[in-house]
Amino acid sequence: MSGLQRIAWTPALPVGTRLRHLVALALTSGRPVALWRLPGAAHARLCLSLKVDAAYAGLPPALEPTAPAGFAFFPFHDSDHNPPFFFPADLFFDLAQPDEIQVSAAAAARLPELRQRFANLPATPDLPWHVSPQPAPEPATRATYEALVTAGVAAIEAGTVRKVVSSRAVRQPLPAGFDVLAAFDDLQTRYPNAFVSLVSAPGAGTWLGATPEVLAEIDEDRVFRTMALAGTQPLLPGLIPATAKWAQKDIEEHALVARYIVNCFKQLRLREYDERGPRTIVAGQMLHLRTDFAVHLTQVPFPTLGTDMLRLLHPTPAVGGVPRQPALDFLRTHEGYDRAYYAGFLGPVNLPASGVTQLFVNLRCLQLRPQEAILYAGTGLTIDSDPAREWQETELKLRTVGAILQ
Ligand SMILES: C=C(O[C@H]1C=CC=C(C(=O)O)[C@@H]1O)C(=O)O
Repeated sequence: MSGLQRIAWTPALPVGTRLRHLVALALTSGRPVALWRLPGAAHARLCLSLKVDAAYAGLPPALEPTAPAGFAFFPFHDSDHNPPFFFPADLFFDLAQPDEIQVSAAAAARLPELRQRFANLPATPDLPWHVSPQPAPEPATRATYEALVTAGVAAIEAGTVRKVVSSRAVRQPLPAGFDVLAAFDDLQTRYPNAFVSLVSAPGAGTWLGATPEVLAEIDEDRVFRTMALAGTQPLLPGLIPATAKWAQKDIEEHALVARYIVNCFKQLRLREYDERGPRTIVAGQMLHLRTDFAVHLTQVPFPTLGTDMLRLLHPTPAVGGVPRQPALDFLRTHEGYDRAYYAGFLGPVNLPASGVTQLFVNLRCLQLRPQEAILYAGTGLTIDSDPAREWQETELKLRTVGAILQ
């Protein structure tokens, strides 16, 4: 239940400064911040939570309209190092309606104090972004990454797995004067069709990204959606997406994800789903193959379908592999670094209205540290994978979020 109350709010500050000051209010008191812009939307939204402890979650969130409203931030593997979060929505600010805030009953009770703290902030407040307590990963050299791909292909040849998605991290110094909120704006401008996010939380650090991949979505019309997104080629000048040709490797890599989703529906004994695709889509400087799935929740007797599917889907073979457990075991043994929140999922649940949820796979993302950014990218391996090409594909994917560090 969103359960939020609208409050008129007109501080004598430009809209961007209102946002910056709300973020400062949370960060200077050690609280989490989630800021996001939905694909195709013109304005970003912000969710703040009053209680830091309330943000730790166990299972993936429930998506029913009666479930709590907030922002989910889940790691690839949940562990003590990378706790799953659900930030309850105590304060919600939609930049499309900058003259109001929406508050929970808990925040409404503390409104005079919050207003006072807001008014006392300096004109240019400090933004003490959270820093992950985990050590920064050691970046893989080209030789190490290609050896990982070779090991992945060997595991496929041996029949241990059919597909596995290997990945790597890269460390890059932050440019002088790097401003995190300006970088978020830059991502919004560059990638109007991506889900652009900035999450900062104690224990998780600060993450920025622009992902093309929906994990689980429920819209105002009670339609559940998910997608298979896999298969990549560079968007070369003159290439028309609709007539792009795809290699057998990409077709197989994609089909394994689509089949996995169909199997999740089958496990729930749901037959009434709509499947469209695969189609070629543009994401940054790349093309991907995408198949869309939809279920009209009003037409099927599955009131908890969104929650059940979310729990079955993550991690999909677009970031893990098939069969799921052997692929995850392979990654744990061979990948050689901690993915943390890369390839996890994130997004608003029952926000801004109950019944509306948009969760995305955390791809094309980076983690911010005081002096540097850690960027992440992966590639789906099949029996036909070539190590040099897979390295090139990670280079290409790193450019999406890397663009803001130039
Ligand atoms: C794992 C990533 O992308 C996934 C999503 C789309 C295409 C993919 C691929 O072709 O390998 C990956 O499955 C990433 O961006 O780090």
